[in-house]
Amino acid sequence: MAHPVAPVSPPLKDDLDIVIPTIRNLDFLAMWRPFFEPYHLIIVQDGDPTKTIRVPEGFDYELYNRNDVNRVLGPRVSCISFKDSACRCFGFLVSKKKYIFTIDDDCFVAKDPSGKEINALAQHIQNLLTPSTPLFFNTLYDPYRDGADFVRGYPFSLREGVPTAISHGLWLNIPDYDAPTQLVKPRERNSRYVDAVMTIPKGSLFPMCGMNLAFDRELIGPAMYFGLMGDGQPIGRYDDMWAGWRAKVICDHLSLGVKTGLPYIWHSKASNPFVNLKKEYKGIYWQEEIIPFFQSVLLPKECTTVQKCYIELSRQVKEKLGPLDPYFQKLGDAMVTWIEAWDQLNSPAQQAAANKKNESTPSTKSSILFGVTY
Ligand SMILES: O=c1ccn([C@@H]2O[C@H](COP(=O)(O)OP(=O)(O)O[C@H]3OC[C@H](O)[C@H](O)[C@H]3O)[C@@H](O)[C@H]2O)c(=O)[nH]1
Ligand SMILES: [Mn+2]
Repeated sequence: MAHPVAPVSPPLKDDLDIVIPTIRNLDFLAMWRPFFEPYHLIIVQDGDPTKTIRVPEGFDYELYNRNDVNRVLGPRVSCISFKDSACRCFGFLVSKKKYIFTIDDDCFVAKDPSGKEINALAQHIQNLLTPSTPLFFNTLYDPYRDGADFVRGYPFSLREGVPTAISHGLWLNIPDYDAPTQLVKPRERNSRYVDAVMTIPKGSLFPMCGMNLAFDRELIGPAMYFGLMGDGQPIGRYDDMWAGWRAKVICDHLSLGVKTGLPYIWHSKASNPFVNLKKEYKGIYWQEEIIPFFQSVLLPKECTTVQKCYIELSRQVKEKLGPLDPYFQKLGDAMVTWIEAWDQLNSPAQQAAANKKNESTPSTKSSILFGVTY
Protein backbone atom coordinates (compact mmCIF):
# COMPACT_ATOMS: atom_id res chain seq x y z
CA MET A 1 0.00 0.00 0.00
CA ALA A 2 1.40 3.40 -0.97
CA HIS A 3 2.28 5.50 2.05
CA PRO A 4 0.71 8.98 2.02
CA VAL A 5 3.37 11.54 1.14
CA ALA A 6 3.46 14.40 3.64
CA PRO A 7 2.96 17.73 1.87
CA VAL A 8 6.31 19.50 1.42
CA SER A 9 6.31 22.79 3.30
CA PRO A 10 7.67 25.71 1.26
CA PRO A 11 11.28 26.40 2.34
CA LEU A 12 11.62 28.84 5.26
CA LYS A 13 7.85 29.34 5.25
CA ASP A 14 7.84 30.43 8.91
CA ASP A 15 11.30 32.02 8.87
CA LEU A 16 11.00 34.56 6.07
CA ASP A 17 9.03 37.77 5.56
CA ILE A 18 8.44 39.42 2.19
CA VAL A 19 8.73 43.22 2.45
CA ILE A 20 7.05 45.40 -0.18
CA PRO A 21 7.24 49.21 -0.27
CA THR A 22 4.28 50.61 -2.14
CA ILE A 23 2.23 53.58 -3.24
CA ARG A 24 -0.19 51.54 -5.37
CA ASN A 25 -2.57 48.57 -5.23
CA LEU A 26 -0.75 45.27 -5.05
CA ASP A 27 -2.38 43.50 -7.98
CA PHE A 28 1.13 42.38 -9.01
CA LEU A 29 0.88 39.77 -6.24
CA ALA A 30 -1.60 37.77 -8.33
CA MET A 31 1.24 36.68 -10.61
CA TRP A 32 3.43 35.75 -7.63
CA ARG A 33 0.68 33.85 -5.82
CA PRO A 34 2.10 30.31 -6.45
CA PHE A 35 5.43 31.39 -4.93
CA PHE A 36 4.46 34.01 -2.30
CA GLU A 37 1.10 32.91 -0.88
CA PRO A 38 2.56 30.62 1.82
CA TYR A 39 4.70 33.48 3.18
CA HIS A 40 3.92 36.42 5.44
CA LEU A 41 4.04 39.84 3.78
CA ILE A 42 5.03 43.11 5.41
CA ILE A 43 3.62 45.95 3.30
CA VAL A 44 5.03 49.41 3.90
CA GLN A 45 2.57 51.92 2.46
CA ASP A 46 4.33 55.14 1.53
CA GLY A 47 2.78 58.51 0.83
CA ASP A 48 -0.80 59.37 1.81
CA PRO A 49 -1.84 57.15 4.75
CA THR A 50 -5.54 57.78 4.07
CA LYS A 51 -5.25 55.98 0.71
CA THR A 52 -6.41 52.36 0.79
CA ILE A 53 -4.00 49.84 -0.73
CA ARG A 54 -5.80 46.85 -2.25
CA VAL A 55 -4.17 43.50 -1.47
CA PRO A 56 -5.45 40.41 -3.37
CA GLU A 57 -7.37 37.86 -1.26
CA GLY A 58 -5.53 34.96 0.33
CA PHE A 59 -2.30 36.65 1.38
CA ASP A 60 -1.23 36.79 5.01
CA TYR A 61 0.08 40.30 5.62
CA GLU A 62 0.55 43.20 7.94
CA LEU A 63 0.37 46.68 6.48
CA TYR A 64 2.01 49.80 7.90
CA ASN A 65 1.13 53.27 6.65
CA ARG A 66 2.90 56.44 7.75
CA ASN A 67 0.64 56.86 10.77
CA ASP A 68 1.63 53.36 11.90
CA VAL A 69 5.32 54.08 11.38
CA ASN A 70 4.97 57.23 13.47
CA ARG A 71 3.12 55.29 16.16
CA VAL A 72 5.67 52.49 16.35
CA LEU A 73 8.81 54.63 16.26
CA GLY A 74 7.78 57.89 17.85
CA PRO A 75 10.64 60.39 17.64
CA ARG A 76 12.86 57.79 15.98
CA VAL A 77 10.59 57.93 12.91
CA SER A 78 13.00 60.63 11.67
CA CYS A 79 15.25 57.89 10.30
CA ILE A 80 12.57 56.39 8.03
CA SER A 81 12.32 58.09 4.61
CA PHE A 82 8.98 59.39 3.37
CA LYS A 83 7.93 59.41 -0.31
CA ASP A 84 10.77 57.15 -1.37
CA SER A 85 11.12 53.37 -1.69
CA ALA A 86 13.69 53.64 1.12
CA CYS A 87 10.71 53.37 3.48
CA ARG A 88 10.95 49.61 2.94
CA CYS A 89 13.56 49.34 5.67
CA PHE A 90 10.78 49.88 8.23
CA GLY A 91 9.63 46.41 7.22
CA PHE A 92 13.10 45.05 7.95
CA LEU A 93 12.90 46.70 11.37
CA VAL A 94 9.54 45.25 12.48
CA SER A 95 9.98 41.78 11.02
CA LYS A 96 10.70 39.04 13.56
CA LYS A 97 11.92 36.50 11.06
CA LYS A 98 15.45 35.35 10.28
CA TYR A 99 15.21 36.10 6.53
CA ILE A 100 13.86 38.95 4.44
CA PHE A 101 13.01 39.13 0.75
CA THR A 102 12.14 42.58 -0.57
CA ILE A 103 10.61 43.26 -3.97
CA ASP A 104 9.14 46.26 -5.76
CA ASP A 105 5.51 46.22 -6.85
CA ASP A 106 6.42 46.60 -10.54
CA CYS A 107 8.50 43.43 -10.55
CA PHE A 108 6.85 40.35 -12.02
CA VAL A 109 7.65 36.69 -12.54
CA ALA A 110 10.30 36.31 -15.27
CA LYS A 111 10.90 33.26 -17.47
CA ASP A 112 14.18 31.48 -17.94
CA PRO A 113 15.42 30.67 -21.50
CA SER A 114 13.45 27.40 -21.44
CA GLY A 115 10.26 29.40 -20.85
CA LYS A 116 9.89 28.16 -17.27
CA GLU A 117 8.59 30.67 -14.73
CA ILE A 118 11.32 31.64 -12.24
CA ASN A 119 10.58 31.22 -8.55
CA ALA A 120 12.80 34.11 -7.50
CA LEU A 121 12.09 33.51 -3.81
CA ALA A 122 13.25 29.89 -3.96
CA GLN A 123 16.49 30.92 -5.69
CA HIS A 124 17.19 33.61 -3.07
CA ILE A 125 16.62 31.02 -0.34
CA GLN A 126 19.05 28.67 -2.08
CA ASN A 127 21.59 31.50 -2.30
CA LEU A 128 21.20 32.37 1.40
CA LEU A 129 21.33 28.78 2.65
CA THR A 130 24.59 27.94 0.86
CA PRO A 131 27.97 29.47 1.70
CA SER A 132 29.74 32.30 -0.12
CA THR A 133 33.36 32.36 -1.33
CA PRO A 134 34.60 35.96 -0.94
CA LEU A 135 38.19 35.01 -0.11
CA PHE A 136 39.10 33.24 -3.36
CA PHE A 137 37.21 33.50 -6.66
CA ASN A 138 35.81 30.26 -8.07
CA THR A 139 35.96 30.54 -11.86
CA LEU A 140 33.11 28.07 -12.28
CA TYR A 141 30.94 30.50 -10.27
CA ASP A 142 28.76 29.01 -7.49
CA PRO A 143 30.55 25.82 -6.39
CA TYR A 144 27.66 24.75 -4.17
CA ARG A 145 25.23 24.51 -7.08
CA ASP A 146 24.24 21.09 -8.44
CA GLY A 147 26.53 20.20 -11.34
CA ALA A 148 29.31 22.58 -10.28
CA ASP A 149 32.21 22.46 -7.82
CA PHE A 150 35.47 24.11 -6.87
CA VAL A 151 37.96 24.10 -9.71
CA ARG A 152 41.52 22.81 -9.66
CA GLY A 153 43.79 25.10 -7.63
CA TYR A 154 41.05 26.19 -5.28
CA PRO A 155 42.50 25.89 -1.76
CA PHE A 156 40.79 23.13 0.20
CA SER A 157 41.21 25.19 3.35
CA LEU A 158 38.80 27.74 1.86
CA ARG A 159 36.18 25.39 0.43
CA GLU A 160 33.94 25.59 3.51
CA GLY A 161 33.20 29.20 2.49
CA VAL A 162 31.55 31.75 4.78
CA PRO A 163 27.88 32.30 5.73
CA THR A 164 25.88 34.19 3.11
CA ALA A 165 24.33 37.42 4.37
CA ILE A 166 22.92 38.97 1.17
CA SER A 167 21.47 37.60 -2.09
CA HIS A 168 21.22 40.24 -4.82
CA GLY A 169 18.95 39.35 -7.72
CA LEU A 170 18.79 40.91 -11.19
CA TRP A 171 16.17 42.13 -13.65
CA LEU A 172 15.02 41.33 -17.18
CA ASN A 173 13.34 44.01 -19.33
CA ILE A 174 13.88 47.36 -17.54
CA PRO A 175 17.43 47.30 -16.07
CA ASP A 176 18.21 49.37 -12.98
CA TYR A 177 20.05 52.13 -14.84
CA ASP A 178 20.75 55.60 -13.45
CA ALA A 179 18.95 58.58 -14.99
CA PRO A 180 21.73 59.69 -17.39
CA THR A 181 21.97 56.17 -18.81
CA GLN A 182 18.17 55.93 -19.03
CA LEU A 183 18.13 59.25 -20.95
CA VAL A 184 20.83 58.13 -23.38
CA LYS A 185 19.35 54.65 -23.88
CA PRO A 186 15.58 55.05 -23.37
CA ARG A 187 14.67 51.92 -25.31
CA GLU A 188 17.37 49.61 -24.01
CA ARG A 189 15.96 46.48 -22.44
CA ASN A 190 17.86 43.70 -20.72
CA SER A 191 17.15 40.42 -22.49
CA ARG A 192 20.35 38.68 -21.42
CA TYR A 193 19.72 35.86 -18.98
CA VAL A 194 23.05 34.89 -17.38
CA ASP A 195 22.70 31.54 -15.64
CA ALA A 196 25.12 32.25 -12.78
CA VAL A 197 25.37 33.17 -9.11
CA MET A 198 28.65 34.73 -7.98
CA THR A 199 30.11 35.79 -4.67
CA ILE A 200 31.28 39.38 -4.72
CA PRO A 201 34.93 39.19 -3.68
CA LYS A 202 36.11 40.60 -0.36
CA GLY A 203 37.31 44.18 -0.78
CA SER A 204 35.04 44.90 -3.73
CA LEU A 205 32.01 47.17 -3.39
CA PHE A 206 28.93 46.78 -5.60
CA PRO A 207 25.80 48.82 -6.50
CA MET A 208 23.07 47.07 -4.49
CA CYS A 209 19.57 47.45 -5.97
CA GLY A 210 16.66 47.03 -3.60
CA MET A 211 14.07 45.80 -6.08
CA ASN A 212 14.90 42.07 -5.95
CA LEU A 213 16.92 41.48 -2.78
CA ALA A 214 17.09 39.01 0.08
CA PHE A 215 19.18 38.87 3.22
CA ASP A 216 19.75 37.07 6.50
CA ARG A 217 18.33 39.49 9.05
CA GLU A 218 20.17 37.89 11.96
CA LEU A 219 23.54 38.17 10.19
CA ILE A 220 23.30 41.61 8.59
CA GLY A 221 19.87 43.11 9.38
CA PRO A 222 21.06 46.15 11.38
CA ALA A 223 23.21 47.22 8.41
CA MET A 224 20.29 47.16 5.95
CA TYR A 225 19.24 50.75 6.63
CA PHE A 226 17.84 52.49 3.54
CA GLY A 227 17.89 56.20 4.24
CA LEU A 228 17.65 59.26 4.23
CA MET A 229 15.87 59.86 0.95
CA GLY A 230 12.74 61.44 -0.49
CA ASP A 231 10.67 64.12 1.19
CA GLY A 232 12.83 66.85 2.76
CA GLN A 233 16.09 65.28 1.59
CA PRO A 234 18.49 66.57 -1.10
CA ILE A 235 18.75 63.17 -2.77
CA GLY A 236 16.77 60.10 -3.82
CA ARG A 237 17.34 56.67 -5.39
CA TYR A 238 20.56 56.14 -3.46
CA ASP A 239 18.99 54.42 -0.45
CA ASP A 240 19.88 50.92 -1.57
CA MET A 241 23.29 52.01 -2.81
CA TRP A 242 24.27 53.45 0.60
CA ALA A 243 22.93 50.36 2.30
CA GLY A 244 24.89 48.12 -0.07
CA TRP A 245 28.20 49.94 0.40
CA ARG A 246 27.92 49.94 4.19
CA ALA A 247 26.66 46.36 4.34
CA LYS A 248 29.47 45.10 2.08
CA VAL A 249 32.16 46.81 4.21
CA ILE A 250 30.64 45.18 7.30
CA CYS A 251 30.27 41.79 5.61
CA ASP A 252 33.96 41.90 4.63
CA HIS A 253 34.91 42.82 8.22
CA LEU A 254 32.75 40.06 9.76
CA SER A 255 33.58 37.41 7.12
CA LEU A 256 30.09 37.23 5.67
CA GLY A 257 29.26 36.74 2.00
CA VAL A 258 27.31 38.67 -0.63
CA LYS A 259 26.07 36.96 -3.79
CA THR A 260 24.74 38.44 -7.02
CA GLY A 261 23.15 36.96 -10.13
CA LEU A 262 20.19 34.60 -10.21
CA PRO A 263 17.27 35.05 -9.65
CA TYR A 264 15.87 37.34 -12.31
CA ILE A 265 12.58 39.14 -12.02
CA TRP A 266 10.77 40.97 -14.85
CA HIS A 267 10.98 44.72 -14.10
CA SER A 268 8.00 46.18 -15.91
CA LYS A 269 8.02 49.93 -15.39
CA ALA A 270 10.66 52.50 -16.26
CA SER A 271 10.35 55.41 -13.91
CA ASN A 272 10.65 58.90 -15.37
CA PRO A 273 14.33 59.61 -16.15
CA PHE A 274 13.90 63.37 -15.69
CA VAL A 275 12.33 62.90 -12.26
CA ASN A 276 15.07 60.38 -11.48
CA LEU A 277 17.78 62.82 -12.59
CA LYS A 278 16.48 65.44 -10.16
CA LYS A 279 16.58 62.84 -7.37
CA GLU A 280 19.96 61.35 -8.25
CA TYR A 281 22.16 64.15 -9.51
CA LYS A 282 23.87 64.95 -6.21
CA GLY A 283 24.56 61.26 -5.68
CA ILE A 284 26.18 61.01 -9.11
CA TYR A 285 28.96 63.42 -8.16
CA TRP A 286 29.03 62.69 -4.42
CA GLN A 287 29.68 59.04 -5.08
CA GLU A 288 33.04 59.90 -6.64
CA GLU A 289 34.07 60.92 -3.09
CA ILE A 290 31.98 58.36 -1.24
CA ILE A 291 33.31 55.26 -2.96
CA PRO A 292 36.96 55.99 -2.08
CA PHE A 293 35.76 56.61 1.48
CA PHE A 294 34.11 53.17 1.72
CA GLN A 295 37.08 51.56 -0.04
CA SER A 296 39.41 52.97 2.63
CA VAL A 297 37.21 52.32 5.67
CA LEU A 298 38.97 50.32 8.39
CA LEU A 299 36.81 48.89 11.17
CA PRO A 300 38.61 48.20 14.47
CA LYS A 301 38.76 44.59 15.66
CA GLU A 302 36.62 45.65 18.65
CA CYS A 303 33.74 45.99 16.17
CA THR A 304 32.54 42.44 16.62
CA THR A 305 28.83 42.95 15.94
CA VAL A 306 26.92 44.60 13.08
CA GLN A 307 25.63 47.26 15.46
CA LYS A 308 29.15 48.14 16.65
CA CYS A 309 30.39 48.27 13.05
CA TYR A 310 27.44 50.47 12.11
CA ILE A 311 27.93 52.95 14.92
CA GLU A 312 31.64 53.19 14.02
CA LEU A 313 30.71 53.71 10.36
CA SER A 314 28.26 56.48 11.29
CA ARG A 315 31.08 58.21 13.16
CA GLN A 316 33.37 57.99 10.14
CA VAL A 317 30.60 59.12 7.75
CA LYS A 318 30.13 62.29 9.81
CA GLU A 319 33.87 62.89 10.18
CA LYS A 320 34.99 62.14 6.64
CA LEU A 321 31.92 62.94 4.51
CA GLY A 322 30.50 65.73 6.68
CA PRO A 323 32.76 68.31 4.96
CA LEU A 324 31.28 67.22 1.61
CA ASP A 325 27.76 68.30 2.59
CA PRO A 326 25.79 68.84 5.83
CA TYR A 327 23.53 66.01 4.59
CA PHE A 328 26.14 63.49 5.77
CA GLN A 329 25.97 64.84 9.32
CA LYS A 330 22.22 64.16 9.21
CA LEU A 331 22.79 60.75 7.61
CA GLY A 332 25.34 59.81 10.27
CA ASP A 333 22.89 60.76 13.01
CA ALA A 334 20.08 58.88 11.25
CA MET A 335 22.28 55.77 11.16
CA VAL A 336 22.55 55.93 14.96
CA THR A 337 18.80 56.49 15.32
CA TRP A 338 18.22 53.45 13.10
CA ILE A 339 20.37 51.25 15.33
CA GLU A 340 18.53 52.57 18.40
CA ALA A 341 15.22 51.74 16.72
CA TRP A 342 16.54 48.31 15.70
CA ASP A 343 17.62 47.51 19.25
CA GLN A 344 14.35 48.92 20.63
CA LEU A 345 12.21 46.67 18.42
CA ASN A 346 14.45 43.64 18.43
CA SER A 347 15.29 43.31 22.08
CA PRO A 348 14.90 39.78 23.53
CA ALA A 349 11.71 40.91 25.31
CA GLN A 350 10.28 42.21 22.03
CA GLN A 351 11.28 38.98 20.29
CA ALA A 352 9.55 36.86 22.93
CA ALA A 353 6.41 39.01 22.76
CA ALA A 354 6.38 38.81 18.95
CA ASN A 355 6.79 35.04 18.99
CA LYS A 356 3.77 34.85 21.32
CA LYS A 357 1.69 37.22 19.09
CA ASN A 358 2.71 35.34 15.91
CA GLU A 359 1.00 32.21 17.23
CA SER A 360 -2.40 33.82 16.87
CA THR A 361 -1.93 37.07 14.93
CA PRO A 362 -4.15 37.33 11.84
CA SER A 363 -3.32 39.60 8.94
CA THR A 364 -3.96 42.99 10.32
CA LYS A 365 -2.75 46.54 10.43
CA SER A 366 -0.01 47.36 12.82
CA SER A 367 -2.24 49.39 15.10
CA ILE A 368 -3.24 46.05 16.66
CA LEU A 369 0.22 44.52 16.36
CA PHE A 370 2.06 47.42 17.92
CA GLY A 371 0.74 49.65 20.66
CA VAL A 372 2.89 52.56 21.67
CA THR A 373 6.31 50.99 22.08
CA TYR A 374 8.58 53.99 22.58
O1 LIG B 1 7.61 57.51 -3.27
C1 LIG B 1 7.65 56.30 -3.51
C2 LIG B 1 7.86 55.77 -4.82
C3 LIG B 1 7.87 54.42 -5.03
N1 LIG B 1 7.67 53.57 -3.99
C4 LIG B 1 7.69 52.11 -4.20
O2 LIG B 1 9.05 51.75 -4.38
C5 LIG B 1 9.17 50.75 -5.40
C6 LIG B 1 10.04 51.30 -6.52
O3 LIG B 1 9.31 52.29 -7.18
P1 LIG B 1 9.33 52.40 -8.81
O4 LIG B 1 9.32 51.03 -9.38
O5 LIG B 1 8.26 53.34 -9.20
O6 LIG B 1 10.70 53.12 -9.07
P2 LIG B 1 12.05 52.57 -9.78
O7 LIG B 1 12.78 53.74 -10.34
O8 LIG B 1 11.81 51.44 -10.71
O9 LIG B 1 12.80 52.03 -8.47
C7 LIG B 1 14.17 51.70 -8.52
O10 LIG B 1 14.98 52.82 -8.23
C8 LIG B 1 14.70 53.40 -6.95
C9 LIG B 1 14.87 52.36 -5.85
O11 LIG B 1 16.23 52.01 -5.68
C10 LIG B 1 14.07 51.10 -6.14
O12 LIG B 1 14.36 50.04 -5.25
C11 LIG B 1 14.41 50.62 -7.52
O13 LIG B 1 13.54 49.57 -7.80
C12 LIG B 1 7.74 50.39 -5.80
O14 LIG B 1 7.35 49.26 -5.05
C13 LIG B 1 6.94 51.63 -5.43
O15 LIG B 1 5.58 51.35 -5.14
C14 LIG B 1 7.48 54.04 -2.69
O16 LIG B 1 7.32 53.24 -1.74
N2 LIG B 1 7.48 55.40 -2.48
MN1 LIG C 1 10.43 49.93 -10.77
